[in-house]
Amino acid sequence: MSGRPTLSMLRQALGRRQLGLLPIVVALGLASAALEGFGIGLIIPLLGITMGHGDTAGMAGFSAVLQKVGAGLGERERLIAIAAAILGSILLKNLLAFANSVLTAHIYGKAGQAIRGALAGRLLEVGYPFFLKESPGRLLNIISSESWRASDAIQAMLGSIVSASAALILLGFLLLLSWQMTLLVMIGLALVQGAHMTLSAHLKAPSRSVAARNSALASRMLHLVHAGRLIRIFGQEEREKAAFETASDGVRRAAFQLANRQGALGPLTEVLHAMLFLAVVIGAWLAGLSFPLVAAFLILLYRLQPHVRALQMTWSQLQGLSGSLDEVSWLLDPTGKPAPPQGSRPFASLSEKIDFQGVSFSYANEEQRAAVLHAASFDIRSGRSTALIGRSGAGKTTIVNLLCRFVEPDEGRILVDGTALDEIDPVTWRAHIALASQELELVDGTILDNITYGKDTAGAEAARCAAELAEAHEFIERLPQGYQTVVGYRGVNLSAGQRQRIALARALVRDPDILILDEATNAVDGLSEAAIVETLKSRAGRRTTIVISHHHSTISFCDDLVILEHGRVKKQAPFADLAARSMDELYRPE
Ligand SMILES: Nc1ncnc2c1ncn2[C@@H]1O[C@H](COP(=O)(O)OP(=O)(O)OP(=O)(O)O)[C@@H](O)[C@H]1O
Repeated sequence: MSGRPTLSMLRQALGRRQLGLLPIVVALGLASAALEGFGIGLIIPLLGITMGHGDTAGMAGFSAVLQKVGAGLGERERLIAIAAAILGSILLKNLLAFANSVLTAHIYGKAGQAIRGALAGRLLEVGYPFFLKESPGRLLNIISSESWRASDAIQAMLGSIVSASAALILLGFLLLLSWQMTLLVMIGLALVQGAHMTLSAHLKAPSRSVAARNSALASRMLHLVHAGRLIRIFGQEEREKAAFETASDGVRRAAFQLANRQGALGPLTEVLHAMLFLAVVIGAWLAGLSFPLVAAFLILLYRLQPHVRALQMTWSQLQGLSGSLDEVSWLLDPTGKPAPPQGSRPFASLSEKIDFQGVSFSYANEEQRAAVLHAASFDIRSGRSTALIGRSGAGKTTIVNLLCRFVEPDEGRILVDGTALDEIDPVTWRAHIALASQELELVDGTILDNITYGKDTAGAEAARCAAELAEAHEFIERLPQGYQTVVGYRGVNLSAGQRQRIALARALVRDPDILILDEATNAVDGLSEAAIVETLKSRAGRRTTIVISHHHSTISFCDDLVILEHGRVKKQAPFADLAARSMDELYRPE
């Protein structure tokens, strides 16, 4: 485990309220162990009566005190009273143990929930470039699997509090019975613990390996789920199966290695504890201690050993879970992760223009650092429609990413009515933008859910109006469930063109100041697209619109044209000046 971050992660997961419950867990653990020790101690007078060892020979201190319990009573009544006291203490001890298990289960559940909530919070909070860099398989694995193992670590730790309390109290009782024998026990336990810790240290590496291989397997699983059609059409089933088997076997091997090492620890500690137990028996015999005292001591020791073993096993379990804890801590830790966009100036509306001034940008992943935009300068004027065109890979979507503040410029500035975009509060800025893009999928829910996704207050009527503008209303009405049709994961139940029209309606329902259409209608049939363009044309002037498309017809209603070439602005001109040229002519290098 990577020490501090993991501990602080666990503290965070437990939260103040659950942390406040820990003293109760400790108190319950201590009380039930004290009751157990007391009950076992009463075996001394019980055996004393039944075996005729009534005197305190070979006893001192606490054992001698116990030997005299109920000394004023007749032998028969004393026996019954002691037996009843033993039973009472066992009953009460188990009641407390039950209360403790309910409490720890409650804390465990809450902590697990808190960890999952914190992970989801981190994913929602972190800057978007994080998702460009990190493997979705790794992230999925952390949320779906490693988070559970992290909660298991918390459960193990809670269990260890109970075991530690019990061990402490039982050791105290042993000490009261015979300090010499207890010293022997402590030395023995220290030796066992030393051996155990040395071996547990070897669990960390296989644990990390299990976590890494689980991430790789999760990536393969995601691929199988997402690429169903691709795999089938190219006949890659065998290859995918082999790749999956390899990843799955990797997990099996790593888990097997971890389980083997972990599995060896249990039997080994049991053997060491048995050796210790026998050493104590022989030691007691050599020291000539009284039989009832030795019997009580050994029963106490016998009861102590499982708690000590449990503590040791918790330690090794935590080492075995260290890979999972590391993964969860890594995701929760904000250090080294892209920060969300900053800025505090509220944005009310666009009155003049958005001005790109010498903006350069490159996607900062290790494999591909080449600049995508080179000192790009152009402006997008308020209330007008601007077409952003250029050949594939020219940097059009990157400009949208910069505008929406998914990424930030490396150099240059983006000014909004003269204010630097990075000073503007991203929440209020995005509230004025609506984006329809081929990369923004539908969510699993009804068509109505999807259209109103970006505007909670929009009702059925607003959704219908937006659908009409997006040429979607007609086909939605023809569906048996209409607006209540469930679109399925990523909208699989609909055609690509239908998905696009719903995505367009989702953008339009926000009635945004700034509407961005990034290849938003490229899958829509010509007639529908023409109707959409007509609508956009008729509403031009009401808002600022940015249109990215490779189709002349889609951009035909625009006022301005920005042509990009290999990340550079080749030309900015009124569209009317260049309207007669075909797309190929517009793209052609000058
Ligand atoms: N996440 C990313 N990481 C690294 N490079 C990227 C990433 N996204 C895009 N690029 C690169 O940035 C360049 C511009 O991509 P962008 O998506 O902006 O182009 P585009 O003009 O929108 O293309 P298209 O018309 O094909 O959609 C391309 O060379 C692309 O390879």
